[in-house]
Amino acid sequence: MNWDDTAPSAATDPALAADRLVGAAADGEDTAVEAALRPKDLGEFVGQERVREQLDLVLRAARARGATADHVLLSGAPGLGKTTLSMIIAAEMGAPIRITSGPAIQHAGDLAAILSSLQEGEVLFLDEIHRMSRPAEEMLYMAMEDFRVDVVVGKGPGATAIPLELPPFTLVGATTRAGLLPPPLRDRFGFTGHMEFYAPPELERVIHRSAGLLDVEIDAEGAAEIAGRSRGTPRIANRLLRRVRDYAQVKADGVITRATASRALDVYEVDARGLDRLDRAVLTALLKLFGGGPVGLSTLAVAVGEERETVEEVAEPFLVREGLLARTPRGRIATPAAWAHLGLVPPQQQAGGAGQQGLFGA
Ligand SMILES: Nc1ncnc2c1ncn2[C@@H]1O[C@H](COP(=O)(O)OP(=O)(O)OP(=O)(O)O)[C@@H](O)[C@H]1O
Ligand SMILES: [Mg+2]
Repeated sequence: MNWDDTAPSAATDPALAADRLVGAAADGEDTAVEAALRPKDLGEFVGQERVREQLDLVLRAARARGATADHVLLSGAPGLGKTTLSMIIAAEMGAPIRITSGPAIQHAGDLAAILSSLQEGEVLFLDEIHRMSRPAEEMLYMAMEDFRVDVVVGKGPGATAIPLELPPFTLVGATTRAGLLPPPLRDRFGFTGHMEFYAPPELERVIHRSAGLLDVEIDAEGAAEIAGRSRGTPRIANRLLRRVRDYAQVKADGVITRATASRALDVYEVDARGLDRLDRAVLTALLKLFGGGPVGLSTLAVAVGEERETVEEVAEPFLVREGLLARTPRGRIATPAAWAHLGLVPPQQQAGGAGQQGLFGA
């Protein structure tokens, strides 16, 4: 494994993505309100039927045996509910939870200190588990399998390893990139849940639930409008809901209807499909300046006045996921759906060979 992979990038560094209303990473305000909006048990957790049902079985069986639950790995994109689910696991098991993250564990000793202070049955939530150091990871293997760690005392030839028994605990690991986990680590989890993006009706349920908690009045169509622009992500849905609530308070009677939601999100430049200004700038350049491509990433980035990394890691993943843009060996190309979304006509469909010129007028 190449640990340079763990260097901050546009996708993981909140500085670049922070000011985006449709960014999936948590911003300061999210962090403040998320605790209040988090579902507290599996019944309240919306969607993810498969993961929820499987996890329910794992936890019920462990409870029935009076045992500690197996280690659980949760993988999925930011904002889909990994942290929320880890807290639910602890709550369902009636166990305390300890929260830490891969980057916070620099040395194996840091991990040894945490592990040796766990209570029996405690849930250890290790966020961004793919960003742990190699020595800590190796210590974790043994802790997960044998509930034992070797604490090394001293240095050099005189160093001795003192084995330390651990109480049984449940490790819940979360990662946005399951593919980066070394197989020996992945194999030590008894259950792996892969979180999918949410369908619009599920996001509508998230929005109604949050609106209730925030004491905001919203009708079914208002919730549907916000859901459609939330990029399959509950965190974004909750954030858009708060911005629409602001708009409804100031510009309307406080009630969120489809018209209010749609006007508010137009003001915030989040379009009907959840694209924001950056996404649309990338698509517009690709279509209008380069006839839909193929065009190289660097050229595209210069055309929109952004860093290469911003285009590649912040804008493109969602455009690709939505089937609006494709990455090919020859460069980026727009799909027919991209032309349709921006209301433009692809060159080959233009009458009388209007060619590229016509595109600039569009
Ligand atoms: N299934 C769900 N039902 C209701 N709300 C949800 C659900 N999943 C997530 N949320 C809401 O979305 C917000 C973000 O969820 P959470 O912090 O668990 O995401 P995450 O996967 O841990 O993200 P990250 O990768 O950034 O750590 C929370 O405030 C939570 O209220
Ligand atoms: Mg999280």
